[in-house]
Amino acid sequence: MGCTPSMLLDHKNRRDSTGSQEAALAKIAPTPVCQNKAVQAARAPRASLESDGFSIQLSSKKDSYVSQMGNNFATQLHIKRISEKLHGEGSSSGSPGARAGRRSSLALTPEDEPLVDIANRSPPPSQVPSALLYAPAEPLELLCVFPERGSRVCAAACSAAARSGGESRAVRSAREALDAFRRDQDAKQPHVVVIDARQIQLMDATLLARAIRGMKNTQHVILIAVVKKSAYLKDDFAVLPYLEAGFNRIMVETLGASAWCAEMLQARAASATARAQIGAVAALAAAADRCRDLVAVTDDQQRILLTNKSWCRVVGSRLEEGPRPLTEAISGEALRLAASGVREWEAPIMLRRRATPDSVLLPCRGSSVALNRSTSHVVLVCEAASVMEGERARGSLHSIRRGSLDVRSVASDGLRRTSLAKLQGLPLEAPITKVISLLSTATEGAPPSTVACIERAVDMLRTSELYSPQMREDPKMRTEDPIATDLIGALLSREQLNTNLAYMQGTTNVLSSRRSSNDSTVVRSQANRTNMKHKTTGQLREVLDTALSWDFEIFRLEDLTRGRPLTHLGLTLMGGRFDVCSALECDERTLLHWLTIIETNYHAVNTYHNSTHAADVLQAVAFFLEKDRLKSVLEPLEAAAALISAAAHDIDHPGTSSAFLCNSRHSLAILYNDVCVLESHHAALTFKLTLNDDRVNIFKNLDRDTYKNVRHNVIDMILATEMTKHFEHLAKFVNVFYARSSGSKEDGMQTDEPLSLDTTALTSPENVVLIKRMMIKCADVSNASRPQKFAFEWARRIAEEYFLQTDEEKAKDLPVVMPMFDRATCSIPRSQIGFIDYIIIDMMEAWAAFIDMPELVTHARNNHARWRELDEAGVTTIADVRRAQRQAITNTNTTEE
Ligand SMILES: Nc1ncnc2c1ncn2[C@@H]1O[C@@H]2COP(=O)(O)O[C@H]2[C@H]1O
Repeated sequence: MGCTPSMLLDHKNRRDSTGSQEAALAKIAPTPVCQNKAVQAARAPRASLESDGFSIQLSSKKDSYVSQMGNNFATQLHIKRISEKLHGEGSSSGSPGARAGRRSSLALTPEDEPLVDIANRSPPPSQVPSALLYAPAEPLELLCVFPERGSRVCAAACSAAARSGGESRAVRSAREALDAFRRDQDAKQPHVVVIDARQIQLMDATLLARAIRGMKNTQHVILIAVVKKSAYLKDDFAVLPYLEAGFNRIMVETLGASAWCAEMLQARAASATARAQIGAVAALAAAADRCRDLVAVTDDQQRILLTNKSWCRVVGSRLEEGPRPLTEAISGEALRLAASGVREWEAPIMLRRRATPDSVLLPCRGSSVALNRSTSHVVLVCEAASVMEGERARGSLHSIRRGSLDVRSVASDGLRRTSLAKLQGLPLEAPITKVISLLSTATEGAPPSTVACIERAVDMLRTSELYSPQMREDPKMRTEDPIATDLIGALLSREQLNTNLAYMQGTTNVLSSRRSSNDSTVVRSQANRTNMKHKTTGQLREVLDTALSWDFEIFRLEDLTRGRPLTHLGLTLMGGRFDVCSALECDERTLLHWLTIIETNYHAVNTYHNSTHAADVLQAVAFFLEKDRLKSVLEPLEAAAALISAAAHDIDHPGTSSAFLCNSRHSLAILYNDVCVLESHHAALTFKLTLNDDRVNIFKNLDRDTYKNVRHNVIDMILATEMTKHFEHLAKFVNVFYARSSGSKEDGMQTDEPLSLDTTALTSPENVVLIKRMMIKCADVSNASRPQKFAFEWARRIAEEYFLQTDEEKAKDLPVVMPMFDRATCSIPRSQIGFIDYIIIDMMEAWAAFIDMPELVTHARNNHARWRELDEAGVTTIADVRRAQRQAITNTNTTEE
């Protein structure tokens, strides 16, 4: 709750604690005509009555076992006075004059009042809504704190609690007593605490009472101090220290069962009443807090006790500020009326803002609240809608902006309000709701720059597309380059799918896309499939021996295996180095069959998305898995799942993008509802092929749970290669594993500050998921971070595949997903510069630091520089790039000779 109801409850105590309570007493008591007439009018008649009653009680029961104390300041005041009267001494002064003064205060009668027409102005006693004060009968929960082992007084109190239908617990130390009030304790919170105050050397009871009162939500707890009879009967026995420490009652030590029973019943009733009252105040404070209008409650001295969130937002104050003069916050006619005691009034109010020199003029309604004839509180309500209008007129976006928007929408839409209310009644709260509410709370009383920053962040959090990238305005990046924009847009955005203006009937089978016409290639791959055996020639062995180096000769492997690199590399890495067969409890033959069927289902006709790409990604994942960081985090089964995912992650890729499949109404797009079409297909087909035939089923020996776990891992990693989620995965990874050093820009926007690696979160399972996703993502696009000759060949291959898609889109009159990727006009260097700038660098920097592999970034930067050189040299086409590369190699060779 944002309001501070505790201040409403004890403001009278606080008032006097500004000086000492005694001093306040001395100030009020001897004054025949009280400065505050309202207080005096309320207090005087009751004072004499109650004090008389109390004195009778004291004199008649002083020798008896119990002395009772009220819980409010007025009663405390009277106890003090009586106590002083009886003891003949005051803490402020023990002089006869002072005593006389006190007596005259006690003797005040209504006749002493100045003749002011208070009745006409003061409100009649307010109706306290009794329903709010309803206190359900609860069994008593008693806590006894007696340091002495086997205390008989303690036993008497506990048995009295049991007799009155309650439960009791006995503890021996203050620490145990305080533990009983901690929220995480299973046991119920005590309603009544009986504290042994007889032996200060064993335990300081007043200290403990203060500590209990210092804890949250203990206002309703009844604290009873047990004192020695001998001490209590002494003339100098002082009640006040107990009151000040927070005790409600004093009990003289006794073993008498009926005395304790009576005490328990009274304590239970007092506790129930206190709980009901505090609950009611808390509920009303919560209501004020949720109110859009600006609400403030003052005491009878025109000091603000409580303000709601809307008030704080406009004024720039904090909720928990303690009582403060109303004159500091407002001016104008309302100030005069608030002090006048007039029951209901309406007047303009000038609200002073803290952060800015300006004030806000608002219509305000005031009303006085009283429990008897005199005002106890004044409630001020200012219209929030007027703040909004004022802000609009001034054209400023101050901190009220959020509140005023809410006002507008809620006010204009009653229906929405009802449904919101219904929603709020549901036991649902998403983490994002909590985050937004925490941030909103943090704005209270914060400096304007922080408020602006937080509001901006909250606005962003309110959008549903938290991880959707927005092109950054970065002068270092070539945002003006249409080729880069085209490529990145196609990779990251789903919007393109909506440009389905024209369509042609899609193909029914992925495998029957344009490349299937390339019969010769298909025949070749099928021939290879039937003859597949893991035989390695000398050259092949040589290449495979370097399977764990970053400049692994992937294209040489492609040549040597005649387009079957995946099976060979898979056997070497999965069957050999990583011993996937042990992790999966399968034999090597099954793994061979599995690799074969997976490789067969890649399209050899694709220039980029073929089994060489799969082998390349597999090799990158294997390389990453060798890094210490990953070795320490991933289990063998997780490593196996990562290798399986890498090998299969693009299976049956048609050589066209998901956007193309959606635009062409392909059966896969229909099947997967245009969402993650290709990745869903890759994952699903992997399992379909694997489970279809026992001879290839590498999972067949896994128990149900392990299989489920591996399957979950594989699916998650394959789906993570979906590029529309690129920034989501990257941002989550960076958020978890990197901490930004302090001193970020004031507006909270992105800075060039270095991020520092924070590996404290390494072991949590949900964070390990982020690592695995990042690993396969980086492997998937690692071609741009490979040594130049590989990176350039991959760039040529992907460009060729894009060109073919554009050709097909044009031929079939489909929307062209990447119009810039037209073989006649496209600049390969520029596309690569954009790809490295937008996709590669940030991700590789984060990953390289995480696994300690700086060469990932070095290669990416070198490649970027070389592409730039080529761009500046006017190189654009694939043929030009090839020529320039050949020339570069020749030049290097010549120089070496
Ligand atoms: N060197 C590159 N240049 C441009 N785009 C690339 C490059 N490497 C990978 N990509 C794209 O990044 C995507 C990653 O997921 P896919 O393998 O499905 O498809 C890939 C390509 O579309």
